[in-house]
Amino acid sequence: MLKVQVKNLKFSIDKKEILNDISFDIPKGAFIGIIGPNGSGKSTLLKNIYRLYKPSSGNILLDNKELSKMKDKDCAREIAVLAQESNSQFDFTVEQIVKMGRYPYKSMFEDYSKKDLQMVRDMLKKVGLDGYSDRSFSNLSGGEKQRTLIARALVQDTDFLILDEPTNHLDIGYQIQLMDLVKSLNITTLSAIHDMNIASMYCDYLIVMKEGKIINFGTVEEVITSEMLKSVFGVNAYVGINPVNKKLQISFMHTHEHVNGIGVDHIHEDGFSGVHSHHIHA
Ligand SMILES: Nc1ncnc2c1ncn2[C@@H]1O[C@H](COP(=O)(O)OP(=O)(O)OP(=O)(O)O)[C@@H](O)[C@H]1O
Repeated sequence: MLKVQVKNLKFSIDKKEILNDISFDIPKGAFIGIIGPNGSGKSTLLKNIYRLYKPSSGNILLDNKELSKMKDKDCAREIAVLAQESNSQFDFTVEQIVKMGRYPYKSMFEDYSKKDLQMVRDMLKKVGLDGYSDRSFSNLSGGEKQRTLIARALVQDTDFLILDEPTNHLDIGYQIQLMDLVKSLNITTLSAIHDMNIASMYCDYLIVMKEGKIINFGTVEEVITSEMLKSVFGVNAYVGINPVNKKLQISFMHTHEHVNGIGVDHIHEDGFSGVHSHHIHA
């Protein structure tokens, strides 16, 4: 069953085309990652799906319903978002921010219930922010802010989650914790991801974007290859299999990687032949 269908989506700003004829489907419950270079259109695609931007043409369907026709509050019960940047002008406490995730379930003037507050507390504990309820959001570290915002998205209790580089600012421990937490929910998730190893660990399918277009869509194994990393990102990478979890494991190499050792007479994997020297560290 399909949760989301994006059909021939185009999006332009000031006559500049940013998304060019994007089409893909997301099966219910799938975790889909979007990878691609800076400026390739990942955030813009997500913003069109979570309705911050209005598509120039095309359709987006959620559970076979036209997304553009849904009421804001109905939409907020269906889609939770962790956006990339959040310039909050006002200062709120951590608890106030996370409570906002329960707003779509409140009628006008209705206060937060005991259940809402318990959900907020439980989620703060899950993201490692126990005891932070009364802290001011503006003084938090980058990682603490990110965890507050993911807690807000998760108490929204939706069937579809959109994440824009969710592991931004997080140390490796919290990156894994956050991704494990999201994965454990088993809800349909669409996430822009820069880290190839995180993408490999958590995604069922990957979308590769370049210059506003989808250039590949497939399983992690189909998509992440050293050829793709070279042609899309311009980097040399070794792609192997982690012997423990059998997931793809990616490690990057110096741009001018040696093929036959270093010395006067060496060549480079990418054909680089400029004058240069190497320092050998013992
Ligand atoms: N509001 C805007 N006005 C003008 N150009 C924009 C606007 N928003 C995005 N763009 C341009 O659209 C292109 C795609 O941007 P987008 O933020 O979607 O890329 P991205 O793939 O998410 O990049 P990154 O990896 O750097 O986050 C970029 O060239 C960007 O400069």
